[in-house]
Amino acid sequence: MPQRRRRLGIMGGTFDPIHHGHLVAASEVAHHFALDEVVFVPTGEPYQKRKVSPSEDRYLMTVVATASNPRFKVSRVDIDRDGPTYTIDTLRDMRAQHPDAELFFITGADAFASIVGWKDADELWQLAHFVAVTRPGHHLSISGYPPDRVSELEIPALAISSTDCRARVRAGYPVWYLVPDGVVQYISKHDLYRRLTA
Ligand SMILES: Nc1ncnc2c1ncn2[C@@H]1O[C@H](COP(=O)(O)OP(=O)(O)OP(=O)(O)O)[C@@H](O)[C@H]1O
Ligand SMILES: O=C(O)c1ccc[n+]([C@@H]2O[C@H](COP(=O)([O-])O)[C@@H](O)[C@H]2O)c1
Repeated sequence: MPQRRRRLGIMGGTFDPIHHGHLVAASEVAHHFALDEVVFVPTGEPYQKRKVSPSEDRYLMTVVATASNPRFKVSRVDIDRDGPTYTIDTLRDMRAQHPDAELFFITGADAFASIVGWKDADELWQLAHFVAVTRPGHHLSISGYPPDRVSELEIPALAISSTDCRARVRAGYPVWYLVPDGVVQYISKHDLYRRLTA
């Protein structure tokens, strides 16, 4: 009997900080698509975003947030590559590391809406199946994309964003239960977001 190919999810993000919206998205896609593992890939230089926190802080928060789930892993491929982070490179690196796996790239509705502007957008579909998940405040449409390579998935609505988490910390409001407990403590211990402007 032919062996089932390993199914690997890839959750790319700036994770500044990682929050429960990211974790629920990964968990829901893992369940729906019977993924064996989800690899969280913090961006190195997210060239379309404003100044972000040091990549080591974002990487370590992602490790802390995912540590309790045996099917969640974290990869350094994007933060260890010099220059702007492009998903085409992420997917090529992941393909090289997992030559036999089926790859599923997970995005929220807002990220998916901007995908036509990503580097080498036309080639992305050859490297992975894309799963776009719903996100409060963002319209999701996958029409016009290759139907066998792109899926949409409705997930529980969590109106949480990293921008809002940073703003709350700066203003002295709690982020308990918006981000995992260990991430609350990491933010406090490393004094993140108190002086950022966005
Ligand atoms: N609450 C959420 N529900 C569903 N998807 C989400 C949610 N938050 C983020 N995502 C998705 O997770 C991925 C990584 O997001 P990112 O790290 O940029 O977080 P963010 O909250 O959008 O950050 P920021 O507010 O700084 O832009 C993107 O594909 C994004 O669409
Ligand atoms: O490839 C690109 O050109 C590209 C442009 C913007 C974002 N992305 C990827 O989209 C994912 C979510 O990005 P962000 O900025 O919403 O955290 C992350 O994996 C990014 O590397 C990719």
